[in-house]
Amino acid sequence: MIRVAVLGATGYAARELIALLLRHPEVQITALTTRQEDQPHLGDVHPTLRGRLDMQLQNLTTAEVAHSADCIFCCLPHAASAAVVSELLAADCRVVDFSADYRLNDADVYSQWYGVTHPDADRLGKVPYGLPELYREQLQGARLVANPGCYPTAAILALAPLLKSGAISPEGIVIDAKSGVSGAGRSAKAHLHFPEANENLLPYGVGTHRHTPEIDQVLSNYAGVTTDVVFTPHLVPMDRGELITAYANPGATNSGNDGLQTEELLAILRQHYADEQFIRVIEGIPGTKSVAGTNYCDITVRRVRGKVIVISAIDNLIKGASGAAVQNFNLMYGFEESAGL
Ligand SMILES: NC(=O)C1=CN([C@@H]2O[C@H](COP(=O)(O)OP(=O)(O)OC[C@H]3O[C@@H](n4cnc5c(N)ncnc54)[C@H](OP(=O)(O)O)[C@@H]3O)[C@@H](O)[C@H]2O)C=CC1
Ligand SMILES: CC(=O)N[C@@H](CCC(=O)OP(=O)(O)O)C(=O)O
Repeated sequence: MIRVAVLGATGYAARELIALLLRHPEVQITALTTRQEDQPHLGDVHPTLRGRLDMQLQNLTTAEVAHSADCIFCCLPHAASAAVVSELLAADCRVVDFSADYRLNDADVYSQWYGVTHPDADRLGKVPYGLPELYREQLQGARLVANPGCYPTAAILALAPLLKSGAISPEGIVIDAKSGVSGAGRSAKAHLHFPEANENLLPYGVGTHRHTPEIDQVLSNYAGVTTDVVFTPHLVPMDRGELITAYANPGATNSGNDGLQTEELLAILRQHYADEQFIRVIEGIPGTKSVAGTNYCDITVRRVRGKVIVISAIDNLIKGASGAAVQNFNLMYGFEESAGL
């Protein structure tokens, strides 16, 4: 049994994570943390978990967390996470970090997009990026994993195989993305209030969203090219779910009107993901309901006039966060990759 602690246990990602961990055969949850002093009961914080684990959340020091657990799932916001993670690693814990703090390789790029100086910059570039479908070997046995952002997960899984095969060009990729409101976390913000978010479809972070460099970094490194994606997220009045529609120009192996057509593009995706149990390459159109509450990513592709259109859907809280974290945890410890999922 691996003793596991969840930091930031009052949040949405933690709620989904705890639900998954409770059915993991190799996990014992030993600590749940909050900054609150009054030690709320898990069932009161997350009513969906009532009766499933009799445990209170506690305001613990990093040393207390390290003492109570072997592996820590750090569900804290970016910038708050890295300082804690570096102490946990020094105390010989393993960590799955949900935040963006270890995803980017370059401290200057981090400062530019996150507006703060990285507190553990020396570690950047040495932490495996938690997309098993692309980086499984690096994740096996890892002591720290940078769990990906939700939008990057959907975008990269859709685009990476087509980019690597040359079916799409690295130049001119446009990613239109949509997310349910839980993607923004549980803390109150004006644009997330019911009268603001309900019945509203709201683009945000246009040209400035911090997932842009994350998507570029991973796509470029994986495919051995340089991308410069245009990424526009939208807030959709749904609880959960995420869908991306990406538009790309045909690549070197796909030029002219007699270039690769839909069936051939689908075949590239099918071949790439043939052994992946959580990726479903489908002929139909992905939708958020088809993946809700699951660790699946559904993907399709079409050749439309001069463009290639790739569509993917995930549950932002599962494949976009907690499900990916459990998948990574399984690789870190050599468990069945689908355990708990
Ligand atoms: N929601 C999603 O779809 C996704 C989220 N993520 C990432 O997962 C992590 C958790 O996200 P999510 O659950 O949505 O966020 P929430 O805001 O719902 O939860 C985060 C929790 O962290 C605690 N917290 C907040 N600020 C601080 C701080 N400065 N220092 C210490 N603790 C703090 C809070 O708990 P308390 O007040 O009780 O201390 C809060 O409940 C984030 O890094 C997020 O970016 C990644 C992919 C998708
Ligand atoms: C709807 C919404 O607000 N979504 C979040 C992304 C959630 C996520 O993936 O967050 P991290 O990269 O910070 O881990 C956002 O756009 O900021």
